[in-house]
Amino acid sequence: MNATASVTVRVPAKVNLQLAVGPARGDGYHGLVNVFHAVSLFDEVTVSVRGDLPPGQAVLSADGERADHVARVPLDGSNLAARAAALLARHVPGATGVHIHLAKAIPVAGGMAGGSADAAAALVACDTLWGGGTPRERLLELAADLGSDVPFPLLGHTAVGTGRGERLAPLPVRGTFHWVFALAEGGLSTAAVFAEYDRLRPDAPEPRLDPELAAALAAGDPRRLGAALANDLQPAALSLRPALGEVLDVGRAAGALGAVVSGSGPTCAFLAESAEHARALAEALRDCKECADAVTAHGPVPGAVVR
Ligand SMILES: C[C@@](CO)(OP(=O)(O)O)[C@H](O)COP(=O)(O)OP(=O)(O)OC[C@H]1O[C@@H](n2ccc(N)nc2=O)[C@H](O)[C@@H]1O
Ligand SMILES: Nc1ncnc2c1ncn2[C@@H]1O[C@H](COP(=O)(O)OP(=O)(O)O)[C@@H](O)[C@H]1O
Repeated sequence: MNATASVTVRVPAKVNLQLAVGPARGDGYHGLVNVFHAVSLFDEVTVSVRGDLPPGQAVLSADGERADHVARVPLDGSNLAARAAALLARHVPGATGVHIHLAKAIPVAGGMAGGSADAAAALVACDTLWGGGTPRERLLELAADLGSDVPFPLLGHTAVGTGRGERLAPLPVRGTFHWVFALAEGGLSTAAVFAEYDRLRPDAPEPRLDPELAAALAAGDPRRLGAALANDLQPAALSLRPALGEVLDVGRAAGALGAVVSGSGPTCAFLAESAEHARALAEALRDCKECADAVTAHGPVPGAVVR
């Protein structure tokens, strides 16, 4: 076992630059082309040994600046970070019981994969704490068993996910992009948004990667990228939460290069020309009554790292 008593892992949120959703599959999932982009909004997951608990069992605590979000984090075995510890413990001989502390900055149920990020971080943190030495490829497989979005925060940067989003291939990106994220009161259920998508789009075509989006990323061109941002789940998220339309309009009117709902929402993402432009956009969005807060970030950033 690792000589240190605790391990902290920092892990990024994601925004989806393209989310193309195919028809519902027989297994309850949808085939996707999901372009993930890791941004500089980070959760920190700290694990420490609890010798009084059986291997893989966890007790949890959470804190963060936004008390309303922290209050919605489950602190029982349903937490994705606890499920990650339990799953990994079945594969690592030196596993122990753990205390998992989540320092949350990623919005909860916000379409930025905060729970998935915490699960990825818990895999890395527990493996380090327990001295498991689990190969990265194996961690990616375990991550995919936990959820479609869990493998990506292990890699970070920018990647395209196929299958149900869990099969990843890195995408080349030049430079850094500047973002603003408009946070909403309350979350949206991912399953409910996919169900609304099925209702609105019973005839969905097979998803394809947009070559213009890939070219804009490779060129590091924010104007081209802004024009290419696309999310097939956006009409479904807007149908369930019509006020998001106003938030998108405020960002566009304030000069965003692109405006899109992040994943299943309700967070909205705005692409800026520069860090300064992002700060100005955030100011404009904070004046919109439908926007609970606006935060700036940049991407791409690396995936889960031990601090
Ligand atoms: C939509 C996306 C976009 O990145 O994320 P969020 O924006 O919610 O964070 C993901 O596809 C969410 O991934 P994740 O949150 O891991 O979903 P999972 O736990 O695997 O599945 C939750 C539920 O979402 C639906 N689901 C998820 C993935 C997929 N390819 N097809 C689906 O239909 C299913 O109803 C499933 O039961
Ligand atoms: N570690 C976690 N952090 C946040 N939410 C979690 C966590 N584990 C489980 N959840 C549950 O997962 C749901 C989705 O949360 P999250 O992953 O933040 O959002 P999204 O799927 O929209 O990206 C939450 O409503 C919460 O009930």
